[in-house]
Formats: sequence, C-alpha cells, structure tokens
Amino acid sequence: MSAEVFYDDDADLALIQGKKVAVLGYGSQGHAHSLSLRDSGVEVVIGLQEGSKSRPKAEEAGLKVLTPAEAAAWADVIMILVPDTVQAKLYADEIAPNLSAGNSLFFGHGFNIRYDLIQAPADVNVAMVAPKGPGHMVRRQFVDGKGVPALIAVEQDPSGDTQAVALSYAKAIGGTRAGVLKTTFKEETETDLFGEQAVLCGGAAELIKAGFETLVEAGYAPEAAYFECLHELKLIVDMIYEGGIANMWYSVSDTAEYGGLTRGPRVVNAETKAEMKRILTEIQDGTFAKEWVAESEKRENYKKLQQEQADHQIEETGAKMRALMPWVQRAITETA
Ligand SMILES: NC(=O)C1=CN([C@@H]2O[C@H](COP(=O)(O)OP(=O)(O)OC[C@H]3O[C@@H](n4cnc5c(N)ncnc54)[C@H](OP(=O)(O)O)[C@@H]3O)[C@@H](O)[C@H]2O)C=CC1
Ligand SMILES: CC[C@](O)(C(C)=O)C(=O)O
Ligand SMILES: [Mg+2]
Ligand SMILES: [Mg+2]
Repeated sequence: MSAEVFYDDDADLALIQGKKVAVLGYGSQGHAHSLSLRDSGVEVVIGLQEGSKSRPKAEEAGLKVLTPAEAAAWADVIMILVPDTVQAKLYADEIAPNLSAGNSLFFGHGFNIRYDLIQAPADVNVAMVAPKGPGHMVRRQFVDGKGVPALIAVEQDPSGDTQAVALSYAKAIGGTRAGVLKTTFKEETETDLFGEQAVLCGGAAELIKAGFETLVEAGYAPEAAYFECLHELKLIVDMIYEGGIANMWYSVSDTAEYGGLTRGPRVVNAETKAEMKRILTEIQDGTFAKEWVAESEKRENYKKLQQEQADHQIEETGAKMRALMPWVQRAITETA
C-alpha cells in the first residue's frame, strides 16, 4: 500500500511558529533542527546538561541553552534529539517531571517508543519527525533552499492536532520541500534500523572496504584502490540519486554495464539477501535493541569496533588523497 506524502502546501508553518519548542540535544540532528526552526520563525531553546561540550556551539550560534528539565518545563513541544540509549533516563529524570497536559513529545527516531523504553502520560501528545538523512545534510540542504525527506508518525494525540503540528515542524526544517511520509513508530524504527545496518552505513562501508582490501591484497596501489572503491562511489551514487539506477547505467560504459549486471549479483547474492532477512528479524523481535541498550552501558565492544575502523588503511590513504583535493573536504560545521 503506497504511503501518504505531504509537501509544503499541505503544512501550515503558523502552527509550530505558535509553539514554544525545546530541542534536547545539539548534535547532528539537534543543531540542524534548532537552526532551521529558528530560521523558520520558531521560538526555540536548547536543552543540554550542565558542562555539555555542545553548549558552547549552541551559544555561539546565538541559541538560548537551558538544562533539559528547564527546557521541558518551558516548552509546549519537546523534541528529543539526544542519543537513543540515553533518552529513557533523560525522560524519567528530567522530562516526565516537567510535562503538562497538552504538551507534545517529539522524537527524531522511534526507537524508545517502539521498544517501550518510554511511556508518556495519556494527556501528552507523542509524535515523530524523522529526517531521512544525516543531520549535517539536513541543515546543509535547508540552507541551500532544498530539503531532506522526513517521516512523521503520531503515537498519542489527545490534543487532536498533533499530525498537523508535526507536519508544521517538518516544514520548518525543510522536510516538506522534499516530501514527508506518514508512517508509524514501528515502521520508521524498523526500516531505519534495517537501512542503516544493511545498506546505508554497515553494508556500504563493508562493500567499500572489501573492494579496497581485494585490490590492495592483489598488489594494486592503495591510492588506485581508494579512487576506484570510495572516491568514485559518490560520483556513481550521485547519478543514481539524480535519475535512478538506470541513470547510472546510462552514464557508465557498456563494458561497466555488462560487467556490473553479470558480476554484481555474485557479490550481493542470495546469501546476502538471507543475511539481510536475519538482520531484519533481529530488529523486529527486539534482539538488536536489547543488545544495543546493554552494549551502551560500557560500550567496550563499540569502542573496539570504532578503533578498528579508524585504523583501517583506507582511512590513512583517503586522508592523504582528500588533502590533495581541497574542494572535497567541506568541513562538517554546526551551521551548514
Ligand atoms: N545522526 C543523524 O543524522 C540522525 C539521528 N537521528 C536520531 O536523532 C537522535 C539524536 O541523534 P544524533 O543527532 O545523532 O545525536 P548526537 O550524538 O549527534 O548528539 C547528541 C546530543 O545530545 C546531547 N546529549 C547527550 N546526552 C545527553 C543527555 N543525557 N541530556 C541532554 N543532552 C544530551 C549531546 O551533548 P554532549 O555534547 O554534551 O554530549 C549532543 O548535543 C537519535 O534519536 C537518532 O536516532 C535520526 C535521524 C538521523
Ligand atoms: C542512516 C543512519 C541514520 O538513520 C540516518 C542518518 O538516517 C542515523 O541514525 O544516523
Ligand atoms: Mg535514518
Ligand atoms: Mg537511524
């Protein structure tokens, strides 16, 4: 069944402009939402812990920073954009005690509602505005007059206007420029976790590294392997982004097209698809969520995996090659 999609004309910016909005967290998503909400005429404050390393960034951007408790007490709409595994404790300690009937609790991802880690009072609206893109791109696209698509969902709606307010919020961060899909917390959570694990982050990174390693282990120069398996991938994906997979096939050589059509399915094959289905099952049955919440206590394995990634030869080679292409290194800033 196709989803209901909303665009700028379907959303009334005045709704969110009439709300006091607290954004808890000023990281990848938090900075993007806050700055774009403010640009869209919305009254925003940031909620951060005392001593937060994000505080100076938010204050330098001219945003008012309160503690999460103070921000929650002040706000009509509270958007929780702190890491998923700290949200439940933050909610219990600082948000729940400061909620009032008719307030709205918004999320950028459905993890804590989908897995019942947060339960809001029945007189509080609960919704989601989940951009389908990294926060820094959400802000960059907004500044460039473009937009990153988003998903909205409504879990609780005692006020009766929560979807309209969520759509208004999505418009204020540029989402309705690109298209906003109405979904559920369950669907957004499960599809987002699957996408980031199997395709966008985990799958893509492993494909790139496996290609790089295969060439380097066969004796080819790491620089050549970097250009072939990482640098050019953006150029290829840009063609796919702009006109679909067919557009990429149109632009590459017929040699590449024949080779890709015949050899691609040997790389991503039936076993790959079977593993994807196992990954999805672990998301659907809560196995991943339990593992991630437990891991987040000490993050020992997470830190070990992060270090292994940082130590990979492709990062050293890539840093060297990107330094010779200054236009590539668009610094990740907290403004655009
Ligand atoms: N990253 C992305 O592009 C996307 C993220 N999301 C969702 O957005 C939410 C936020 O993720 P993301 O933007 O990546 O988060 P980041 O890790 O980039 O930023 C986290 C922010 O929260 C602050 N923070 C951490 N702990 C607390 C706390 N206990 N109380 C108050 N503030 C705290 C951090 O401050 P400090 O600097 O002090 O640590 C930081 O400002 C998550 O639900 C995520 O799933 C959804 C779509 C995409
Ligand atoms: C793809 C990863 C993501 O879901 C995102 C940027 O959309 C995330 O959680 O960061
Ligand atoms: Mg995502
Ligand atoms: Mg995600």
